[in-house]
Amino acid sequence: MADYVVGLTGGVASGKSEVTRRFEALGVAVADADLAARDAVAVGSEGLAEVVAAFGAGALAPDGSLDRPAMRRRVFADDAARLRLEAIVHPRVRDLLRAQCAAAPGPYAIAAIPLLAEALPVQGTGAGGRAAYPWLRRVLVVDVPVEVQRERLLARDGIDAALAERMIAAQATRQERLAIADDVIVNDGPLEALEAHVAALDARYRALAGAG
Ligand SMILES: Nc1ncnc2c1ncn2[C@@H]1O[C@H](COP(=O)(O)OP(=O)(O)OP(=O)(O)O)[C@@H](O)[C@H]1O
Repeated sequence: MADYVVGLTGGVASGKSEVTRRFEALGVAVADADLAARDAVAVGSEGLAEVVAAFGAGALAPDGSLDRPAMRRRVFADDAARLRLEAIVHPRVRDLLRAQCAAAPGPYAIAAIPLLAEALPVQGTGAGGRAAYPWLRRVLVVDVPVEVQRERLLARDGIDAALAERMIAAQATRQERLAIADDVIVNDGPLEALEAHVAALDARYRALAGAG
């Protein structure tokens, strides 16, 4: 049971997947917020029932699953609707991540949370961002200069420069992310450099988890 959990975050195309793959190769369990966000509103879930209660049956595709394109259009230009949807999904994502990490074998686990620096205020507490995850013992940020992010995004996704720019601008800034970091992987070098960096962090996390 891993109750020592490291939160991992980083901007779009910063290299989070490359980093988590290398932790997994060392036997570390990684819980993924993007996958948890799907599970949170899976067919038959309480989360999906709440979305339907809030947004009506128009939130569903003909097969009964969440109609993601329709919901995206719905919340795109409507902040109140977006906040309503996030207030349903985000707490469930946090609970799922916590449960998956707690159930993971090994001395520690990683929760990969792309929007950790952007997370919503927690209703009624005034807490948001990193504070929405008080059970994270450390935060690891994958950090790259914006130019590198842009290049990798264009190369990987074949999108145009304007869209890449909008995706980067929609996220927290590099400084906002670094402000919540306990540990940083600067991923502007070759991929081979990642392995040693991840191995060193893994040794540190095992030691910290072992020390309680
Ligand atoms: N150090 C590196 N050198 C060269 N290419 C890299 C490096 N790190 C990551 N990449 C490449 O950049 C792209 C983005 O990396 P990756 O998919 O790991 O980012 P991510 O942060 O998980 O992305 P997203 O935010 O979209 O989930 C991938 O094609 C990956 O192989």
